[in-house]
Amino acid sequence: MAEPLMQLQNISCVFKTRHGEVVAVDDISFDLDEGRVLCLVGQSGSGKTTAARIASGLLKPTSGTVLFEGHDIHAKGKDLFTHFRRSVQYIHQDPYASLNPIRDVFGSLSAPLRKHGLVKNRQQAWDKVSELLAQVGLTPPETYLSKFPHQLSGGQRQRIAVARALTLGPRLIIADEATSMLDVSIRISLLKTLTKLREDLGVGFLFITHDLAMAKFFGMDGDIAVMHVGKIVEQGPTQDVIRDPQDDYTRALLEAVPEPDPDLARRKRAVRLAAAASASGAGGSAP
Ligand SMILES: Nc1ncnc2c1ncn2[C@@H]1O[C@H](COP(=O)(O)OP(=O)(O)OP(=O)(O)O)[C@@H](O)[C@H]1O
Repeated sequence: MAEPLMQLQNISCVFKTRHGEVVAVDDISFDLDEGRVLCLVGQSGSGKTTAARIASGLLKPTSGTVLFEGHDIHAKGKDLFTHFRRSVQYIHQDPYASLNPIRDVFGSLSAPLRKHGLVKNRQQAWDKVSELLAQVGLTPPETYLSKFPHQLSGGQRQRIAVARALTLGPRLIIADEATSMLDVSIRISLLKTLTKLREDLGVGFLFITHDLAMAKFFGMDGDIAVMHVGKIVEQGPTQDVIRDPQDDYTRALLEAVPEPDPDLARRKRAVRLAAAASASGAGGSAP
């Protein structure tokens, strides 16, 4: 079997604060295969961002190992880390975090291409940036090339951030609540674009979200890991975890997901009420 693209092995992260130690991540492990999606789901404060930052190499864990293509990313040797940095890209919740406000779109997207010698001249940069914009659904590209971040809508800005993440041909994108600041219809449209990038480019995703509905939408054919107070309480294929959750916390998260179909919502409610009634003995046979 092929080696996983990324492996987190027994990762813990403890922050020392004025009020004592905070265990943000507590002995978590997961594998992510080439071109696959793993959704890391949990409520605010469960440790998702800390885990994502560790997976991206932005933060060193207190203990445990991060392997990329089978190599420890923190082992000595600059070449490996440079390769890792190009191969793994991070998309933040707020696109302003990755876009320079005083650079236009062409400037923001061509800078990494030039820095890494992927284009030789302005024309090549122009063509490559136009191609990237088309890939993220910003067409015609000429409309966007000379725009500055503040001249774009939130959804367009996040698409530019995705295009920027694609500049170096990554194998894995870590999307940290990348769609949660957007309105629902814009969010769905961006998720469809990300799905297409997975299909067309074979890029894998570590998709961080507090919203299980988003994980269902984006990661239905992938895996899910549910985080609660720093630990992964349940993980497996998304379909299995959603159909038959084993952990109480996962069940609670699932129940909190709104059901868009009112008929189905009514039926689910009826099943829940019946289960609660039978658990409390109401309607059942007397002991
Ligand atoms: N640099 C830090 N110093 C101290 N504590 C931190 C630091 N970063 C995170 N924490 C704490 O670690 C815990 C996990 O935080 P983290 O941001 O990873 O969770 P999260 O699931 O991503 O939540 P959110 O979605 O709200 O960002 C929280 O209790 C948080 O306050």
